[in-house]
Amino acid sequence: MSGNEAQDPTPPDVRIDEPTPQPRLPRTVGTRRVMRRNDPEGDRLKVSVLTGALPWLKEFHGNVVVIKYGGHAMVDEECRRAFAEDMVFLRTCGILPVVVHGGGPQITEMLGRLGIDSEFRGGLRVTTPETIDVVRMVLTGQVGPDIVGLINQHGPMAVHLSGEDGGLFTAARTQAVVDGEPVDIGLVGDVVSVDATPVTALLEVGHIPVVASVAPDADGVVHNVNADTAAAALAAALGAVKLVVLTDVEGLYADWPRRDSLVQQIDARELAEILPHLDAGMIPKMAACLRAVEGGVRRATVVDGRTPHALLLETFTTEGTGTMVVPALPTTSGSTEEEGTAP
Ligand SMILES: Nc1ncnc2c1ncn2[C@@H]1O[C@H](COP(=O)(O)OP(=O)(O)O)[C@@H](O)[C@H]1O
Ligand SMILES: CC(=O)N[C@@H](CCC(=O)OP(=O)(O)O)C(=O)O
Repeated sequence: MSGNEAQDPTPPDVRIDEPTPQPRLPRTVGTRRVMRRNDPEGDRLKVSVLTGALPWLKEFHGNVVVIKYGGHAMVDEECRRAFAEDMVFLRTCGILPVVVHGGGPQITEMLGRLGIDSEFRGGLRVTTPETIDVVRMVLTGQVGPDIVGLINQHGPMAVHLSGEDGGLFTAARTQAVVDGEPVDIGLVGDVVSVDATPVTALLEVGHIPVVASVAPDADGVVHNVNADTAAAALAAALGAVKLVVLTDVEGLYADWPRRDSLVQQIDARELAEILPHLDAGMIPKMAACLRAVEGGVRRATVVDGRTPHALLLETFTTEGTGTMVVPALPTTSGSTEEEGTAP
């Protein structure tokens, strides 16, 4: 380049005078579009999957579905991306997903890094004033924003809030039950009231609320709330049609850990009977499903979050997946019967 030539400020790879690449359009013959069909069998399958989903799309359209996203279901990158796609899929279909997230393993990891031991009693974390600071920091400063970021790769849909925001949850200190006995576990709360306004306001303007399970008590003291419990309370308060709990196991095993004892469907009465006999990890989860259906949610399902798109499989197929908890319905004879799985 001579010294007199004006220097082109545009770097060569983004020169504006180069032709803009055009999207490939289908070839046309007269007025008919000619599409290349490489896989007619695959195309037929796609159509049959879409039409098969129609009854559920109709049932859930315009309704709230609460998804509890457990910390153990968040570890695999492919599953995390699939989870975000599923949320966007539901929202795009006119269903109103609300995410309540956990982060137990992530909290345990951070506590470990800080040299603080983790202890669980009856499936709940023993929470000291020092622990609650870490719980709050990890859920609202790390896990929640990570989920929002994943969803928002598809567009600015997700907004994070915690049970502290806008008066969403009020907690009351609770105890764990160990061998039938109540045990004090510190700053652990149950949700005693829900003001769902902050969540409904976000839904009304097209957002996907993503909620962390920390909540103040009536005096403003922040408590650690199990995320299954928080999800159930929110699902009932929102009048959700469904609660889906994503975890790291295929569902509820009647005889844990015998793999042939997976329960496909159980009604609220049967679940209440077996609940006191379950292992610690499963107690808050199944208690939450029971609370949801007793609170008016039509179905609560525990699904394996390690399977990509397990949520869509559960929501839009007749066979479903995981364990479904349904209300115990009175029959004309006065006994109870289970609700069917199809809408
Ligand atoms: N009866 C049971 N059926 C299924 N899982 C059980 C059962 N009893 C105990 N578990 C354990 O509970 C775990 C799920 O609880 P948890 O680890 O608290 O999940 P999350 O982090 O998703 O909330 C399973 O990975 C399994 O090891
Ligand atoms: C009281 C209590 O146990 N709180 C939980 C809150 C997070 C949670 O529930 O996370 P998961 O859903 O991933 O288990 C905890 O501190 O681990």
